Amino acid sequence: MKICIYGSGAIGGYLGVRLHQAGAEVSLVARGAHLAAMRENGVTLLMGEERTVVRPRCTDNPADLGPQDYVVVALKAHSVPGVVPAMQPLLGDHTAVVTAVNGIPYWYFYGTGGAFDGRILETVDPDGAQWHGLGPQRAIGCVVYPATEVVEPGVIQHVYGDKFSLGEPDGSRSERVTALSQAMEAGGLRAPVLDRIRDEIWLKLWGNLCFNPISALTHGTLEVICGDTETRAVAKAMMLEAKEIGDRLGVHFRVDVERRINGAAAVGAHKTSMLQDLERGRPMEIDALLSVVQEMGRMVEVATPTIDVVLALVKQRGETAGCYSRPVPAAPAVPEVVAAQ
Ligand SMILES: NC(=O)C1=CN([C@@H]2O[C@H](COP(=O)(O)OP(=O)(O)OC[C@H]3O[C@@H](n4cnc5c(N)ncnc54)[C@H](OP(=O)(O)O)[C@@H]3O)[C@@H](O)[C@H]2O)C=CC1
Ligand SMILES: CC(C)(CO)C(=O)C(=O)O
Repeated sequence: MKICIYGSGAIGGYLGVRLHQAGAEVSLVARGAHLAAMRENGVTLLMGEERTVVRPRCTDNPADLGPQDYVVVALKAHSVPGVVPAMQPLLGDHTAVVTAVNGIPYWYFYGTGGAFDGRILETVDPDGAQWHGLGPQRAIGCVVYPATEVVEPGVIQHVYGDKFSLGEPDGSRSERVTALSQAMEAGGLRAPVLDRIRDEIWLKLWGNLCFNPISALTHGTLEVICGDTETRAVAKAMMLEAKEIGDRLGVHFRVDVERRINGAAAVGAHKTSMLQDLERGRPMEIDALLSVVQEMGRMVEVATPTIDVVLALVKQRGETAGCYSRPVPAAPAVPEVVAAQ
């Protein structure tokens, strides 16, 4: 089984180590000092007292690797559209693309039926670069639950969790999703195949869409945000707006909002990834976690007043810190009447 992990940082590196240990032919696409260290010293995974070093193929040139059975995209959401051209040599006739990225994926409305079937989400997939360049038919959904970190180039620290939920957009138990799940389980991960992967995407997103921007604005940990009645109320208001949108799109939320907030509180004094990105001066995943919910709200005509306010504030926070830039809208065509004047 040939698997390329595109974006082998914290999550991709962890997954790559486990799949390599399971005997898959794993290639890691990475860059910079992290790539150099992995090439020189192998990929190190620190997990409790355990230190594992493996030596999969590592490159910054996907063209060296050729067509794969699976390409696991483990980049930050905003990095994906830009690498679609470079991914082309990895894509054969039967290559599956596994989206191990937080937020709503580009393929969300593939095969959903109804009014939005085939809809491209501009906030996550501007101009449909992923829809057209990767193809929604290749997609396997993946919800990432573990927390991991690149603590130094080439070294990944596991923090908690081992579950990567998988699912075909049409809910089928295809050969490709079953085989991937088995390979991941052979590597010691939990990889359940779900028949309603979109429900699970929303459940994860439900937390990310409120805790991440609130933390970036307040610098509060999950414990602080959930424990303070006022920020907890803001989070709850955002979640209820999102739930109304999800409900209209046929999503089933298997826990209620209070239980979801209590689950996040139990994680404790943890800084969300968006706060970590802000503190480190790295691009923030705002569009795939928030702008897309606003976009979907407009599609189903659900007002999102709290999400709108928090989104406006966190975009500006990101911009002033140099960690976010608004997608540039395509230039409007010049109306003929103006052009003629
Ligand atoms: N880390 C975590 O605990 C969790 C992460 N997630 C989600 O998983 C996804 C991946 O996150 P995470 O692993 O933390 O992110 P990382 O930034 O650690 O990993 C992405 C890697 O891809 C590299 N990269 C970016 N662009 C390119 C490129 N053009 N060519 C080659 N390599 C490239 C990055 O390099 P560089 O650093 O130079 O940009 C980085 O090493 C995100 O959507 C995140 O929200 C979900 C749950 C938990
Ligand atoms: C910690 C948690 C669960 C917050 O929503 C997360 O997924 C993140 O930091 O991105």
